[in-house]
Amino acid sequence: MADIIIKNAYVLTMDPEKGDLKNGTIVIEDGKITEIGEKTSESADTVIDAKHSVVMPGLVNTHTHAAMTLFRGYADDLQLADWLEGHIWPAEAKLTAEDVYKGSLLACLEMIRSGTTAFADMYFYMDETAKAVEISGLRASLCHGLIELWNEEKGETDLKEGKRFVRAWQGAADGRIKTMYGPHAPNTCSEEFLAKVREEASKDRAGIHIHLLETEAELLAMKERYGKCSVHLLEDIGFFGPDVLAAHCVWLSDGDIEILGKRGVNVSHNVISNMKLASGIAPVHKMLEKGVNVSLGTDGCASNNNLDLFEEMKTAALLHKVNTFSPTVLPARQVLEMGTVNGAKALGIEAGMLKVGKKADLIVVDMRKPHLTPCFDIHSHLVYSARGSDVRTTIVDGKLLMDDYRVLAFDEQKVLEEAQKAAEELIARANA
Ligand SMILES: O=c1[nH]cnc2c1ncn2[C@@H]1O[C@H](CO)[C@@H](O)[C@H]1O
Ligand SMILES: [Zn+2]
Repeated sequence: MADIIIKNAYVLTMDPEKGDLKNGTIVIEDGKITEIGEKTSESADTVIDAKHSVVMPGLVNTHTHAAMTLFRGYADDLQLADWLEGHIWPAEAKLTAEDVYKGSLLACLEMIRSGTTAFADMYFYMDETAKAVEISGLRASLCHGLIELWNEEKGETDLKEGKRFVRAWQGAADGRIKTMYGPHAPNTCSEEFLAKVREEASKDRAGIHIHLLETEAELLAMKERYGKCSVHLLEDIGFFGPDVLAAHCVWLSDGDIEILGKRGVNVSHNVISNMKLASGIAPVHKMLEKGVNVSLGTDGCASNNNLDLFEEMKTAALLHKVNTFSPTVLPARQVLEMGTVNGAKALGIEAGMLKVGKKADLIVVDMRKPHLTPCFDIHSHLVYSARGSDVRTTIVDGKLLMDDYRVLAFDEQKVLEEAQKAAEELIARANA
C-alpha cells in the first residue's frame, strides 16, 4: 500500500523525457515518487483528487535569510549600505535565539503556503532555523553567516561556530537538513579567511554559500583592494567548485561568467531584492547561455518583502525581457526550470522533477481561479498569472505539510501571533 496517491491532475513533470500528463496519477511511497502515469492499480492511505489543479515539483528558494521575516517592511527605500549597516545590522544586534526561531517558523509557514519545498539559508542562531525546518517538514541547506570584517578574533569565533553547526546538523531531520559554510561576501571577509573557509568546507564535505558581486560598490572595493574583482580573487584561491552557491552575481564580466561556468558554480538569482535595493541586473541570460546553473532566490524579507517564488519567476521573466529589449528572453518554461530543476541541482537535492525514484517534494496548484481562467498554456499561467496563494497542497519527503489550504505542520495562528509579538519587541529594543 502506498502513502499518497494524487489523481486527476495535470502533471507538469519538468522531465523533458516524459513531458506532461494532461490527466495523470502520481503514487508516493516512503518519501519517493514510485509511479507516474494515467492510472494506477495501487491504493493508498491518502488519495488526493487534484481535479482543476496542476501537480508540479516544489519550488526551491536558493537564497534567503528566513528569520528576516521579522524585518519585513522595517527598513525600505534605502541605499544598500545604509539599509544594511545603518538599519539591519543594528537591529540584528538585538536578535535573540528565540526571535530567530519564531521568524524562521514564520518563514517556513509562508514557504509552505506559497509552494516552496526547499530553501538555502544563511543567518545566525542557526540551530533555531534548523529546529524550525525540522518541525515544519521542509527541506533546507543551512549555514551560519561568517562576517569576519578583517577582525581575526571574530573570524575565528564565527568559523568555530560555523563548523560546530555544520557538524551538528549535517543530515538531520531524516536527511532533510544539509549544512554548508557561509562566508558572507568577498568584501566582508579577507582573502585569507575565505581560503580557510574553503579548506574547512572541503574537509567536512560541506558546500559553501556566499553573496557574490551583489553591488557595484563591492566590485569597486575589490578592484581597489586587490586589483581584481571578487570572481577572479575567488578563482585565484581555488575557492570555486560545484559545491559553491553564489547569491546575486550582478556585477559580472563576460570573463567572470566563463569562470563560473567552467567551475560549475551554482548561481542564485535574486531579482526582486536586486531591484528593490537597486543593486543592478544580473546577466542571467548570458549565464544560462554559458551553461551556468542559475536558480531563483528571494533573499531575506527585508529586501523583497516576501518569500513568494511565483512572484520571483514572473519578475525574472519580465525584467530580463525589458533589459534586453527582447520578449523572447527567459520564456516561461525556462523560468520554471530555474525555480525547480536548477534549484534542486544547486542544493544537491534528488528532486526538482517529477520522476520515478525522485524525492516526493511537490505541490498542487489550484487552477480554478478567476486570474487563471481560461487556460491555454500551463507554463505561461504558472509564471505570468499564478500566485503563491494558489498553492493548495504542499508535500515534502512524501509528507503532507499543507492539505487543501490547511497547514498540518504546526499551529498556524500561533506561529503568526508569536512572530508578530517577537518582531514588535525586537524593533522596540532596536529603537531604544
Ligand atoms: O542582500 C544582502 N546583501 C548583503 N547582506 C545581506 C543581504 N540580505 C541579508 N544580508 C545579511 O547577511 C547576513 C546573513 O548572515 C545578515 O546580516 C543579513 O542581514
Ligand atoms: Zn542575502
